[in-house]
Amino acid sequence: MTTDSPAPLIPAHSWAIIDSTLREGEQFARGNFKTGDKVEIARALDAFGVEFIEVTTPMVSAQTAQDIRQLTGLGLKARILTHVRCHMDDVRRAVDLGVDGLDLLFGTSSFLREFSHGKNIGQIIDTASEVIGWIKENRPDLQIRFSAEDTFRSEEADLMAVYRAVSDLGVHRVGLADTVGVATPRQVYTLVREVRKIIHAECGIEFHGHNDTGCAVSNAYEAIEAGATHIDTTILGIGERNGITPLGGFLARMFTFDPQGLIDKYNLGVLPELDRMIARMVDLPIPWNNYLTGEFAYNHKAGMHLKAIYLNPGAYEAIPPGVFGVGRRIQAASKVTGKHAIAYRARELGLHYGEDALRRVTDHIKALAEQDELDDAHLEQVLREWVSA
Ligand SMILES: CC(=O)SCCNC(=O)CCNC(=O)[C@H](O)C(C)(C)COP(=O)(O)OP(=O)(O)OC[C@H]1O[C@@H](n2cnc3c(N)ncnc32)[C@H](O)[C@@H]1OP(=O)(O)O
Ligand SMILES: O=C(O)CCC(=O)C(=O)O
Ligand SMILES: [Mg+2]
Repeated sequence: MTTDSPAPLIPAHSWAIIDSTLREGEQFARGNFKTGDKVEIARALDAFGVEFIEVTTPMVSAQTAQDIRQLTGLGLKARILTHVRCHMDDVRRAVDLGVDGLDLLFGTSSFLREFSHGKNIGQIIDTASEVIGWIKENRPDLQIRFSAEDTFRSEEADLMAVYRAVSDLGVHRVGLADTVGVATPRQVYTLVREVRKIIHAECGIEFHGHNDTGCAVSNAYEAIEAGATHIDTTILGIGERNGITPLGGFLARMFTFDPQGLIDKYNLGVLPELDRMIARMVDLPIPWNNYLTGEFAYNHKAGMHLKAIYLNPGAYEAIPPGVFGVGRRIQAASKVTGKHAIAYRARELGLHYGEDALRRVTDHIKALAEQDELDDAHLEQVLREWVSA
């Protein structure tokens, strides 16, 4: 791609976020949210502006059912969905909790058919017909999504039979789940395109991607490029094993296609608070290289970079940090620094050098940094001493 070829535009209004921190996130090793935490998370996600919040099934416990009732009573703008097995017991329990929709799931891979629930494809379709038929008749106000769990290890013919059947039954959305994080971006793109062809025109497509092989963000992006309408995320990506598509990573990816669309749709500046909130609740630091909010996500150090960054930060930043409420960090005191960076830092301190002196002080700083780490205070001291020397 040449520098001036435009990136493909994917308008932000063509997709929505289903944040699953309160469902998939509860399956994270340290995701054990109490009622107060759940309320705090739901309110924060709502303040950020996610379109949907997915919560755990009420089948977990009486306390969980009570918490769902509390969350749906908060009067949030985000719509609340509960994630339930495609089973009448679960659905009957879920419909009276004030939720806006049900995210039904049924595993379709041979692994899950054999080792999880023991049903064949015909039985899955029959059960789906019974469950979806019942919801349509008794609670036509509820959104219905049907997901084929472990989609990417399922037979394509089985998937098409299941998706066609649930589409004909009138679900609002079908879900494709990369349950073990094994799908490649190209597989995701191809399958979403195939599913699009056989479902009804208004049926949405949701993608849920695990990160076991590091593709959760790119797979979510490919899903959208192929026509998916909804992406599952969690704050910091928390979930089973090493988690799913992180909210921040997904936003970073999509921002590059339609910055203004994201700015209009979400309160992007709230993202650091969301990441800090979950880091606190799961008692882990935000990873140093986290998308957008990691400690060093906007650290600039090499002399060649710093020269350009001072002139235009866009030279080495795909996304302006201020939009997401974070700042950049210029690390001028290092062995990989250069004269432009040193001159700039000196000017900030009101110090000026001629060309020769600048070269010499730069080399001195580089030599010092070869010996030991230099922080900005030490750099300032050296620059001042050099002028008065
Ligand atoms: C990939 C994912 O993340 S899927 C979502 C995972 N979420 C959860 O598991 C939610 C939290 N889970 C729980 O609290 C419990 O597992 C419960 C309440 C759902 C079920 O608890 P238990 O009855 O004790 O069963 P257990 O968890 O040991 O086994 C799972 C059961 O679900 C059944 N099951 C699995 N998938 C489905 C499905 N799509 N539809 C219907 N039943 C299903 C299994 O057959 C098994 O029931 P069985 O013992 O009658 O064969
Ligand atoms: O319901 C879904 O689509 C996803 C369920 C899930 O968490 C998974 O398959 O990893
Ligand atoms: Mg999952």
